[in-house]
Amino acid sequence: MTDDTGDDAGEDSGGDALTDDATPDPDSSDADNLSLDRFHEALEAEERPVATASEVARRIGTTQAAARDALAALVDRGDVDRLDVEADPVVFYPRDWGALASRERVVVFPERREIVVDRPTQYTRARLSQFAHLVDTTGTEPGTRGYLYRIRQEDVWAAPFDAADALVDALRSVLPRRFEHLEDWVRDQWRRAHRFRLYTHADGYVVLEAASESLMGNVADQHLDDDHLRAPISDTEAWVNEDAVAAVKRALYDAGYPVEDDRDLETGDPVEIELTTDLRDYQATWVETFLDRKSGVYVGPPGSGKTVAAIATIAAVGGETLILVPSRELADQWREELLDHSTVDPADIGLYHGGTKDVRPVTIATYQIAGMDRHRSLFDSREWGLICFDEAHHVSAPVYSRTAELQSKHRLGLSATPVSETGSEEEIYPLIGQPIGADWDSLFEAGFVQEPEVEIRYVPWRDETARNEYAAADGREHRRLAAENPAKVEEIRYLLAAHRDKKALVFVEYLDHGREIADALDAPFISGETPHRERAELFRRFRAADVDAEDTETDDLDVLVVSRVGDEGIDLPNAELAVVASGLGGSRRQGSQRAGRTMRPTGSALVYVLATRGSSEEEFAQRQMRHLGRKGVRVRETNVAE
Ligand SMILES: Nc1ncnc2c1ncn2[C@@H]1O[C@H](COP(=O)(O)OP(=O)(O)OP(=O)(O)O)[C@@H](O)[C@H]1O
Repeated sequence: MTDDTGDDAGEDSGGDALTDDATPDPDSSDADNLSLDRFHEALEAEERPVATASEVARRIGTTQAAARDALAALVDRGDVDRLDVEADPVVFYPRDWGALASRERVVVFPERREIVVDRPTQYTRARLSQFAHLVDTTGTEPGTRGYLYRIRQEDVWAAPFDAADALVDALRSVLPRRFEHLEDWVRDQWRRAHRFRLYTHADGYVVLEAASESLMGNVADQHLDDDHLRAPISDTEAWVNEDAVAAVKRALYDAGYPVEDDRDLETGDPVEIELTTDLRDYQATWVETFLDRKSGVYVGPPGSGKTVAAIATIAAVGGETLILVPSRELADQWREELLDHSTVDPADIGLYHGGTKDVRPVTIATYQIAGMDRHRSLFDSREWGLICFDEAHHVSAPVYSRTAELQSKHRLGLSATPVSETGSEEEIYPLIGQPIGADWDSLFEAGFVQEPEVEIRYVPWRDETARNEYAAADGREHRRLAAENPAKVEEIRYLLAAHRDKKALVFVEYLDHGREIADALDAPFISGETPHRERAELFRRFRAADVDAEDTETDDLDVLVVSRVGDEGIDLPNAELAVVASGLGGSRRQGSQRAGRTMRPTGSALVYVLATRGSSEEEFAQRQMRHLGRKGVRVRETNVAE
């Protein structure tokens, strides 16, 4: 059953009979036809919590007398109450209002392949995330929100089902009724993702198999050339050039035929590693799905447990592993996490970056060094069984091309924000693997990720001079002047004073501005220019500070001012307060990363975003925060008094 929703109503808009089987079965009594659920649907169609017998009769397509008898039966069963109102006819309402109020409603727009769900249950959200992606949410409090899901072809291609029927059954299990047209489209897309397969021939070479002769003829020959295929084996099989596997996958993916990859992948020399931390359900699902597909990208908000799930995956694949990370700090973090969450022998972990060049059974390297030709040996020096790309949205072009040659390995990506301005998800998925994720709301509700509260604070210009200087400036200067609005320093001081009990990170866009704020707050400023050793020491002192303890060590730090270097992946687990003083002009992804830095399972996560009122920062701030809002993050807005 669906109801009207504005100008473009889903099928079966309000006013018509409730469902295809509205005309009751003449053989059975009307009471059987009127279940409590259908009474709820009648109320929803009426868009009221109560209804008269005649209104219910119209909705279920029966006579008023029959409806009255059926309602009387529900009253006898104790599910429904009646209200004798003198002036009005008797009205009926569900005894359990809560059931009506919290009832999930699903509205389907088959032409747009969109599904709007009001107050979805955890089951519905988990199901939908298997074959659709969350586009937007409305409302503020969890559990009272509207969710807009859309089914793209990529979502169907990545759906973890072994047969189209299983996928369609999952679809039907969450929709109010069948939508033939939508089901046909889903079946067609599912078939497209199972028309080509790569497998390893008994003699060890790679074979591309098409589901039919015409597919091999029309599609493969049209999109593949001699560099890709060595020779035909039959009307539906061809011998693939081992070095062109990635190119074959890329070409067919772009042609709308994602390839199933059933090749025997190398697992490298065995490495004995056991996980010592119990996985959460969603993490266990991530790992199971990965092992089934042999590649994939764990997508989840910062702090949701991707790294621990990756360590579980390393242990499960059980082979030598190369881990690629965006920065040296993260390489050190990874080493700590590996030692914290598994039985790996410290001697088996090698770090490979500017500082040290150790290749061991588990090697952690930076993208930067992995992309350098002179370090090419890093990839070839071992029969890696698993390549892990942390912050996969970060993979640089040189590393991509290198990755293309590593198709014979299990490939795992980790990303909090695969949606990137550069659209690199087109690269991430064919080269590393399909997204494996849980929607952020279910993670928030499960309590594994503390939902950050984000507040945009519109800061006025300090004085007319500052305002006029901005007005007279040109484009680029605009951004810098708005970012460095002197009134922001006072605002930061105020916010830090209001949260003395929280350790705080202050993000800035410009180095000079960072130094100015750091001086004003008497706090260290960390930027790309800060030597690694000094950076690691400052982070250590920041982590060590326990603002609640009386006798904090003199050198503990509870405020750090950081430039972009603080954005990506440096794990500051106990930053409970973030003030984004500037840098709103960054990409949408940075917004999520910055807010995400405080999305730690520990402590309340508060993010203040300062935007100079009447400047381009206002619009940037609102756009970035709308993006976070769509991820289910609560966003407030406040005007700071002049
Ligand atoms: N299954 C688990 N049991 C207990 N603690 C866990 C589990 N999974 C993750 N954690 C803890 O939650 C915190 C975040 O986990 P993790 O670093 O894996 O998240 P993440 O998604 O990789 O974060 P980021 O995106 O910042 O790298 C860590 O302190 C980790 O120890």
